[in-house]
Amino acid sequence: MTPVLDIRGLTKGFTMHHLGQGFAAFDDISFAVAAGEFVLLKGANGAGKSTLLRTLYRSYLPQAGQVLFQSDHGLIDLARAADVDITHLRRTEIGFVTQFLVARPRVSAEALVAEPLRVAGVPAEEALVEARHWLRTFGVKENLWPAYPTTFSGGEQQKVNLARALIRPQKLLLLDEPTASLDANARAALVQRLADLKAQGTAMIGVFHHPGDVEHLIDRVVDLSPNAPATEDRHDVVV
Ligand SMILES: Nc1ncnc2c1ncn2[C@@H]1O[C@H](COP(=O)(O)OP(=O)(O)OP(=O)(O)O)[C@@H](O)[C@H]1O
Repeated sequence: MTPVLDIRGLTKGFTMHHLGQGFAAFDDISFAVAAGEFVLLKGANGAGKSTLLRTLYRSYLPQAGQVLFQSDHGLIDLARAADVDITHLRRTEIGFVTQFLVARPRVSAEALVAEPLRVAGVPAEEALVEARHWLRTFGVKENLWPAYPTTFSGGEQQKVNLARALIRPQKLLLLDEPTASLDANARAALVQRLADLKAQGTAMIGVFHHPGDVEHLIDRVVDLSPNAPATEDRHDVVV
């Protein structure tokens, strides 16, 4: 089967200009992810997990390698694609879930959550009904739905963030510690949503501080620790 994402020889380093030196965040990473597959990234603090996710999302440009994404418009190398194509893919096919909400002034929680559906052409009222469903599912109190999330607590903001990021199924989902600081109910709702998306064919690559939360979803583990084997089958590993 053609993978959704085929990562080949990916290398990313940073230059510390004030120290006049550079270092590799990760070096020569290769692995592929198929539709409906869940890949866990592991490695010690600083191993390069977040940097790899950000490079796949093209927030960072790699120094070498390819990130071949099977988009609806054909195969595209995310490491080299034009910014305009990346912007389009982020709206339509590639999602990124972090623990941080990018709240916007004077935009309500429900409008923020409904936005990805609106952009996809769903009528306003329908998108709002769906947004409220996900806000309820992740445990955001109803009186907060029309309010501005800039003043919400950290956990409340994160729930709005999850509702927005997961309201619309994507072909590829990148997850950077999405369970951090969630209460038990929201964590359970998130894991259930991820399981449903996986069953619908979403390919996922994620970093989880407590991988036990998603243990039953993991198909493969990619270990970014120096000298680790490239990938490990799920049945071989303890996470
Ligand atoms: N923008 C940046 N500029 C310079 N160095 C950076 C930058 N971002 C990350 N690094 C460095 O790259 C290395 C990898 O960082 P990264 O955040 O990817 O690690 P991680 O595996 O996600 O760690 P953690 O488990 O602590 O979240 C670290 O040594 C970090 O200091």
